[in-house]
Amino acid sequence: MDTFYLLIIIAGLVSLLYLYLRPRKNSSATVGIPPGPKPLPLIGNLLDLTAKELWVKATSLSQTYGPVVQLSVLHPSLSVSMPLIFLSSPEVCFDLLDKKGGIYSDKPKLVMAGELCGCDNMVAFTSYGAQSKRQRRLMGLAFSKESIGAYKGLIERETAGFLTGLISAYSSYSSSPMIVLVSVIYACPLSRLSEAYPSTVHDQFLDMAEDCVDILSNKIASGGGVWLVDIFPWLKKAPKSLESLSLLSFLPKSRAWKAKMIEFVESPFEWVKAEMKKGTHKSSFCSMLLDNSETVVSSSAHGHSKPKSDIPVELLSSWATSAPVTNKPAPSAENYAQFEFDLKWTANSMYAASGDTTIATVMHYFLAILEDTDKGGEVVRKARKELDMVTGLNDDDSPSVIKPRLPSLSDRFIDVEVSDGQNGSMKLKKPRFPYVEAIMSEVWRWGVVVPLNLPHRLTQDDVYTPAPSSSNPNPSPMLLRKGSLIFGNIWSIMRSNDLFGNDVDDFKPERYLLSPHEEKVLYESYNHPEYDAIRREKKRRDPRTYVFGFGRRQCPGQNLVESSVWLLMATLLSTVDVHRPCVEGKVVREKIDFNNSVFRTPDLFGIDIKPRSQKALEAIMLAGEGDDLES
Ligand code: HEM
Repeated sequence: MDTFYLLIIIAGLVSLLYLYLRPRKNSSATVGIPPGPKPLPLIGNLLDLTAKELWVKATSLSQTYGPVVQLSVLHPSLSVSMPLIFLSSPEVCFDLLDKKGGIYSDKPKLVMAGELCGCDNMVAFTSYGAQSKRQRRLMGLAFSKESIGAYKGLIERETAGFLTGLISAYSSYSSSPMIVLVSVIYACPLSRLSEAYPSTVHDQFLDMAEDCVDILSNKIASGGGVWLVDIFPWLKKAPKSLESLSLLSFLPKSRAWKAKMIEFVESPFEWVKAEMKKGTHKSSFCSMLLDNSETVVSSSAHGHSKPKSDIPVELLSSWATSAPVTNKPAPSAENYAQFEFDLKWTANSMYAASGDTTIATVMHYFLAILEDTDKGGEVVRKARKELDMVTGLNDDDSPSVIKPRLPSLSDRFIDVEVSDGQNGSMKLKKPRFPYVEAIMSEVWRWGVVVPLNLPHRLTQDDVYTPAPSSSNPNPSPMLLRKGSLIFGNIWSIMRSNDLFGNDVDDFKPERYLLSPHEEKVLYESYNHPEYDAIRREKKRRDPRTYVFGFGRRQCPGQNLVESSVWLLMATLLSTVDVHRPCVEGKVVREKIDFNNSVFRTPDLFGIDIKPRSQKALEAIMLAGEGDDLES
């Protein structure tokens, strides 16, 4: 072992010993810390922290210790220790992350991911404050329920393209569900629609994006994203001459990764600006906001305020300040630079945050359908019974009444008018395919894409007493320490017997189907005495209430995925059969592992996909326009 390495270890141990022997200040002597396994001297609960599927461990700890469990990185008596607090019931998640959002919405300050690798301006890493609010407002503009309709055509085109790629062997890049999202954000340098641009531009951005998402989720965030330098920040100042030591190998790595991340932020954004200058751009999240912000900025100088898109000027001007939209001054020319800065980081964050989540969701869908196929294909059969009525894609031997086509987003809901039993009424959207909706809900629940949420950081000491329960009728108050990382254990909520019954490990869409009575109450009379109770219970048992996180950091991409994932699932259910692969006549049944420590992404597995029928193949090809039927 070389001398520097040894010195660092000795210095570290001496300082730990000093800090260990020096008691930390406790702001409340009478209130205990949250329960959990006993921390060991110095290392605390490090041995309890598994890198793989920590959510399973956290769930089993909650069965022993209750819905608030604390593990400590290093012994809690050390001032450098870091408490990790796992919240495992809906009630405690809402009590803390939502109702006390003012102090539970910050993000951990990770030296490696943030300062050294240059990710500190990505939305998921930004401290809670003016910048995170501005960035989230930008996303709110683009992905509010009202704005999503604007992407309808794009989502439909790209979904058809995805299907064509999936059943053809020729195209690898067009067969990623992320393409839909990238199109929305940058208008296509990475997508099928970019065929109009030179392939070098396309290849360059695509390679860069894949490389950076891989660096972010599999390198920077591997092992939960906490590096030695996050615990001992002084390591970042080690002299360059010592970087060949393995202990300090993170330093050259971080420089290389930072350069790539910065390029990933800058170049697609600069590309959009250059296209706009030439007048050759297509509408996207970036171009739409750039276009309109200029109008807003110049309108404040020249006294006109006609926006170039349908987005109201008051909303566009709201990016500049973090107060509510009303009574807001239009952004001045001086803060235009800040606007661009926020916009390019927001665009990049959306791409970075959507990759793993969307791919994992689609993989969970395929895993569920494989299990269904093993059991005889009842789930797919029930879904097709609903969808075929609208798409005309029933099996080849039965003639269609309607011209066969893929499902579209406009098929999803029927407008109904609900009477209050007197003179009033209310317009509601009623799902046209309740079983397909139930499949989507079950994919969210069964798969649990982000099982421990993304960590929030508590910004001040907080005393909390959970509500009494049958297992703990007299809960004691507990002190949650400032600086603790708070994990909403979405996995444990999605496996709760209280919410979902005893068969929580099974994929069972039926658990969401409304009874005829509930359906009648919800869609025929909102004045019914049971209306509120039925709605509340439906929401309580809806996985969407939990899987997109909590409070002020809740996922801003939810409305977008709700549309894009629904269409993808409806289209896959309508058109393709999915089987386990067969090698030399034997069905391959793979053991599925989940090795990513942040996202519950299955390791790669094989599937055999083919069009359900000639009719389905033709509908896919027709929608994919121009794609070669032969391939
Ligand atoms: C496919 C399904 C997706 C799931 C299950 C999902 C889930 C989540 C969760 C659990 C969080 C953490 C929320 C919290 O801290 O309380 C989150 C944050 C975030 N998501 Fe998603 N997400 C998905 C897709 C997307 C998409 C498509 C986008 C962008 C277009 C997106 C953008 C973001 C961003 C920017 C954040 C950070 C928000 C912040 O820290 O303020 N997500 N997401």
